[in-house]
Amino acid sequence: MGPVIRIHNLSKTFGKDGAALSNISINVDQGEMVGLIGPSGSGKSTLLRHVSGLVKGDQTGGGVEVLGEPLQLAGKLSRRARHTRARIGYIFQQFNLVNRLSVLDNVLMGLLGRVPVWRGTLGLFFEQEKLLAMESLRRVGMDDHAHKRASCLSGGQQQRVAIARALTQQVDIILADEPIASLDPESARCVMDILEDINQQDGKTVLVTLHQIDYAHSYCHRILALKQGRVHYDGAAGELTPALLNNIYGTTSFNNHSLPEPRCVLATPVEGLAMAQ
Ligand SMILES: Nc1ncnc2c1ncn2[C@@H]1O[C@H](COP(=O)(O)OP(=O)(O)OP(=O)(O)O)[C@@H](O)[C@H]1O
Repeated sequence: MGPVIRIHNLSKTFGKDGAALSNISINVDQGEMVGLIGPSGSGKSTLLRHVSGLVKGDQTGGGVEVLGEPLQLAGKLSRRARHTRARIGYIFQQFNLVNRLSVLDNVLMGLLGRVPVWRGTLGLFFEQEKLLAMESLRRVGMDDHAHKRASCLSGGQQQRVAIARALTQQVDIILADEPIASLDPESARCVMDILEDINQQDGKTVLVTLHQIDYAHSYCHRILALKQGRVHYDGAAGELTPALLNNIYGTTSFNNHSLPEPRCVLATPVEGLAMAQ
């Protein structure tokens, strides 16, 4: 199977602010867990939103294909974009749960793209669908909380429920935009463990933006670093040196003690493992 995400010559300019993304070309294969890093404003969230079809690129050309189907090209979404988007789960920094609904009802919302609109609107789900939602909650260790209101949960618990919603949606790809940015270290580790488990056990492709380099380094097989809207590094976590990081972040604070050992290594090296010129 070819890449499940194929981004080619993608650029994005917001108004007169200059390019947020400049001529990005990246392939991501099925089953990869890729960490997207880079300084604030380098374009990480913008890139993720293009892959999910939430934002359209410039009309000058370039586009995104997902799961072998065109998602967008030259600033236009494809006619089948809605269908493709149903196969992508999006995890937000702020969880995006409906606070007044129960945990289970939030997770069942992952099925909205798959059930008739009238059933989804009325919240009528079959027993089998509820079992699927409960199994997803069990997977993230939240089944005991199924009947609580979402607003009663801690941030880390809410993020686990958001992941259970994506599991119930039965997605092929998970895009996670700073999923641990507002969590304490223990909750952050738990959320990253769950994403890693889904990646390794289910073979789901995970593309995750992270500010915490140590988490990106230890959990992700491959690191993509953006700087000023361009790909600055694309390679194995183990090849990411303090010198590269200092260059990417424009700092001198990374040293040999900053990075933990990667928990996994790339099965096959990415072509052109080197910092872009
Ligand atoms: N909707 C928008 N309208 C105008 N400019 C935008 C919009 N979204 C993003 N930008 C700009 O695009 C650039 C990239 O922003 P983006 O949020 O993708 O960066 P980021 O790397 O995710 O940053 P952070 O790590 O702080 O979240 C920034 O200069 C930002 O101001």
